[in-house]
Amino acid sequence: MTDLNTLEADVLAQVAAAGDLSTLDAVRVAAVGKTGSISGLLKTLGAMSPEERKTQGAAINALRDKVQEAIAAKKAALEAAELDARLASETLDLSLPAPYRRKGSVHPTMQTMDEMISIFAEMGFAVAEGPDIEDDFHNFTALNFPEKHPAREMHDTFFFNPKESGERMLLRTHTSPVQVRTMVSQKPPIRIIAPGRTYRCDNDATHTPVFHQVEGLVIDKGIHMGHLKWTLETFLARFFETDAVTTQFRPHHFPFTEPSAEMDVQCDRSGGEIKIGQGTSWLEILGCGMVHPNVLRACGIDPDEYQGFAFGMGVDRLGMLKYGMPDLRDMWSSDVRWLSHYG
Ligand SMILES: CNC(=O)COc1cccc(Nc2cc(Cl)ccn2)c1
Repeated sequence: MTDLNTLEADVLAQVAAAGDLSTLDAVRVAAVGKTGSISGLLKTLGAMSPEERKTQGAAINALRDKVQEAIAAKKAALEAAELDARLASETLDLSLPAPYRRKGSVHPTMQTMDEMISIFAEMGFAVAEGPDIEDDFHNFTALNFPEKHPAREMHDTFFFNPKESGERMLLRTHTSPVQVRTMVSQKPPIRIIAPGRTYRCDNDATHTPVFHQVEGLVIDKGIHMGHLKWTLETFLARFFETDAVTTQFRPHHFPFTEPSAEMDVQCDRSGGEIKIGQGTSWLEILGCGMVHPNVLRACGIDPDEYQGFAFGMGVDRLGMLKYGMPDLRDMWSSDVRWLSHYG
C-alpha cells in the first residue's frame, strides 16, 4: 500500500511547484483524474474488509479533498497572477502623447480645386457639373469648332468606338460642354463655374492625359470685357492671397470666344519661386474671352439680347504656382512622401 503521507507530500509539492495553469491541470489529472494516483487508491477499497475499507476509505477521501483544495487555491493564485501581469502590461498611461499615426491628406490638386470653387462661390457663381464622356455636339460643334478642326483629331482627343448610330463619343477635352448643357437648359442670367476632369492625348513634362480645369461662364445683358477683367482679377488676388494683381490681356484665338485673350499676371521671378502680386515679369495664367455669338445661337440664346464672357484655367497649373510644386508629374506620382509634404 502506498504510504498516504508520502503521496500527499509528493502531490502537494507538485501543486506548489506548478508555474502555470496547464502544468497545474496536468498535476490534477495525474492525482485525481480518472486514472490518477489517488483515484487509483479508491479502486483498491473493494478488496478490503469492511472495517479496513471504512478507515482506509475515509483517509483516501480526506487526502483527495486536501489535494483538490490545494489545487483550487493554486489555480486562483495563478489566475490572479496572470490578471495582474495583464493589467501591468496593458496599463495605458493617459498622460503620454498618443502614438503618431500618419493621417491622410487631400491631394494638392483637389485642395486647389476646392479653393478655386469656394472663391467663385463667394463671388456668386454656382457650380455646374456634367458627364466626362461627351458627344461631338457638346464638346465641339456647339463650341463653334469647324468640322475639320485639328482638336477633333485622334492625336488630341480620346474617342470611343463609334456607336451603331455612328455618333462618336469621346472623353471631354475641356469642361466647356458643361456650360453648353447649362446654356441649353437654363435661361439667362447665368453665372457658373464648371470644375472637373478633362482628357487629352498629351503626355510630356508639362502635359498629362488627365488634367483638371475650372471654367467659368457669365451670361447676362450688357456684359463686357471689363466685367471679365474685374472677375478674374478679383479671383486671382484672392487665390494668391495678395491685395491686388496686375494683369494684361494678350490677343489670342479660341473658336468659342470672340474676342479671345490670354491673361498674363504680373509676378516676380527674381527669386527661386514665382511670386504673384509683385514684380515686373509676366506669366500666362489662363484663357478667356467673350462668348462667340455662334455658341450662344447653338445654345438657343439670342446674341442681340444676351452677351457673356467665359474663361478656363488649369487647376494643376495654379496649384503648382501657389504651392511652388516644381513638376506636374509629381502631382500624379502618388508618392506618399511628396503628398504628405504638400497635402
Ligand atoms: C485652360 N483653359 C484655356 O486655356 C482656355 O479655356 C477657355 C478660354 C475661353 C473660354 C472658355 N470656355 C468657354 C465655354 C463656353 Cl460654353 C463658351 C466660350 N468659352 C475656356
